[in-house]
Amino acid sequence: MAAGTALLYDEEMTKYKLLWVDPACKIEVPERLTVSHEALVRTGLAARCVSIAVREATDEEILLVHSEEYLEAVKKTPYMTLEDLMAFTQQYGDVYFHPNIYHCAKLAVGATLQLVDSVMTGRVRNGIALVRPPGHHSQKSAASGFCIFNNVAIGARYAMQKYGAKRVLIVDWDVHHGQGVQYCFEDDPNVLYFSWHRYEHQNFWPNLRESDYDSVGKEKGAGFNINVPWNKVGMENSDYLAVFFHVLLPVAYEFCPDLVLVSAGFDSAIGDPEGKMCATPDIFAHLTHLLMNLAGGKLCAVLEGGYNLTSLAQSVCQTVQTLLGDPAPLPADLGGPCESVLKSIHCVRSAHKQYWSCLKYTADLPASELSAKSLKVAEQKTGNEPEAQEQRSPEEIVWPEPPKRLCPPVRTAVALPEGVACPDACKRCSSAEAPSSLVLNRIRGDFFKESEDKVTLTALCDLIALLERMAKNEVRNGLALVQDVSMAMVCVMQHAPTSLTNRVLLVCVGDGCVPTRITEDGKTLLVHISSTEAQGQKSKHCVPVCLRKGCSDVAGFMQAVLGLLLPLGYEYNPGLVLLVRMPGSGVCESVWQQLAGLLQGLAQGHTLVLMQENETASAGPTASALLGSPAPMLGLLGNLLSEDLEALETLRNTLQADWKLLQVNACQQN
Ligand SMILES: O=C(NO)c1ccc(Cn2ccc3ccc(C(=O)NO)cc32)cc1
Ligand SMILES: [Zn+2]
Repeated sequence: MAAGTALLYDEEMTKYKLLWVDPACKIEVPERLTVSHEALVRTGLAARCVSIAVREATDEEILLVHSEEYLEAVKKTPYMTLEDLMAFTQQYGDVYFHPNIYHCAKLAVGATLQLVDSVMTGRVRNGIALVRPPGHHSQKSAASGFCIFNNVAIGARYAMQKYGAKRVLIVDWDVHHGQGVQYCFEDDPNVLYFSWHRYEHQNFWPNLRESDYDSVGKEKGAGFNINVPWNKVGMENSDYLAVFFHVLLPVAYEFCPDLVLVSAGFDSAIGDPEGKMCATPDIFAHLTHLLMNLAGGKLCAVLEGGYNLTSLAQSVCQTVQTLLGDPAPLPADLGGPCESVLKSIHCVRSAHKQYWSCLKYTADLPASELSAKSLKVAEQKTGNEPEAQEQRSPEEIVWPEPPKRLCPPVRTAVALPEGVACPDACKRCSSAEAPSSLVLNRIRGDFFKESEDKVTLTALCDLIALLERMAKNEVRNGLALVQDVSMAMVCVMQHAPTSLTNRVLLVCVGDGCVPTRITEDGKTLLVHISSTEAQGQKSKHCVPVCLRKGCSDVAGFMQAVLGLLLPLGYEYNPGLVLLVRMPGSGVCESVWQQLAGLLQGLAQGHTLVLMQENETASAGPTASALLGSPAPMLGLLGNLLSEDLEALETLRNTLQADWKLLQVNACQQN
């Protein structure tokens, strides 16, 4: 299994800059690269990465995307005078040239391809290339938006040609639309291009009609181009997560890519003069984490934009720290997506419902949206724009430093019955000292008849010991194989408040009765995925998810996880995630590993898994997920059962009053 995170950087790419006056261009400065790299060095993150050398791209590689005429023209720029360079620039606009920019552009492509090589060959698991000039705006025969060669588009073609990658997902979280990437792959069903971008009803650069949500791709590529327009500025963490949960992730899992390329622009972070958004740098830790179980973990991030040197450096560090496997920060106080984003989400899901089975049951657009489309009615400012943002200059905007993300010394501790081997790299946890009489009485009080069952008692004490070590952050996560999962579950629920947290996300997978009394105190959010209709009353903190074909239905299970469980979990923001595999759940191993992987984005990675002791076959795969190994690819998901999809949609509608991150549609226009 590949491990390690590649870091590609070469100081040579800082050696070009704007040589004349052009207010729109002056933000793209060499310091963007130096502050990013220096932050990685200062925080010690660079030393934890595998440094891969940068190289120049060859002509052949550049010609995977660009025309010979364009390449030949750019080749002449090193020899141009300042006047020639300015004239040459004029023919493209929104970009600037420099005698050394051709060299740097070849290095940016070369760095991208070196990154693709190191990931595709398994030399590393994932990685990031800190490059300039960026690439996602450049086209076959044109430079645009500071971009000369399209680094990520060439990387995608290169991966398919050299490594036979069948399906490549490109996630463009830069705040600008990568029109160059869209044009390159719009008729190609093997490359799924996803971009969100500041749009403001075509009033923001590059002011293209084809950047809107109804550009879904052409001919065979229809459905494989996803545009999410931000029609307002000031978007926050909740808006970004809502788009991941309700647009990108369901489709990305259905697409099942062999490789994920990220056009990692950080001008979508707070403080950026271009984006004017409010999402904080730690959100990139979560966006990265949510993509890391796709493609068996093969993820290549390539720098695009990002012009606030403070938020850029912080966002780069948040991204790299997650690529390295460190626990994600708590997704602090998420609200719900704003009305404008809900409209965009609804429009995108509606535009793509015919192409993706996970979107089949998207409610139709309200008539008002359709008419507005034709009338191009710009949304009236509702007056609830964050005043602070608008008034202050980008440099004046402040935000809290991202929280430290400490790595507990032990990643995965296990509590096992006698005789069960401890999975590799895990640490066996048993209650060394005899449990305190208080604890014993507590446990006896709840479970024991008079007869003292030594084995069960010991097992529960081991479990409590594990919890307490998680509470001290000595251990990140844990796995316990127990005789009776229900008893163990109640034991943990009882003990968690005292030791770890008073907010537990309890995820039960498989049929079986869950003692609902534990969800009455509001300190627990229960999500129970099973094949049986909910008997108990569903409530804000007790969410039964019924899959008619049961937990063995990979497609249905994943959609329930992505579109319901994760949004709930992120909004609830627990201090512990308790993942329980009920006996006979029927859940398939790789889906179980996906779930165990994705849930680690919550509670700073404090995930405790409970399984029946006879499921020793699953102990290894579960442990590997808890140790941070990417879950195996699920393969092409089968079709979703329409009744399950409808039930999921209905459940979201019912719960969205309490859980804002479940909203997928703008409130119906009257
Ligand atoms: O970071 C980015 N992409 O990821 C990105 C891309 C493009 C721009 C805008 N831009 C860059 C040079 C330039 C010149 C003129 C205009 C103009 O507005 N002309 O009308 C705009 C311009 C900013 C950032
Ligand atoms: Zn950008």
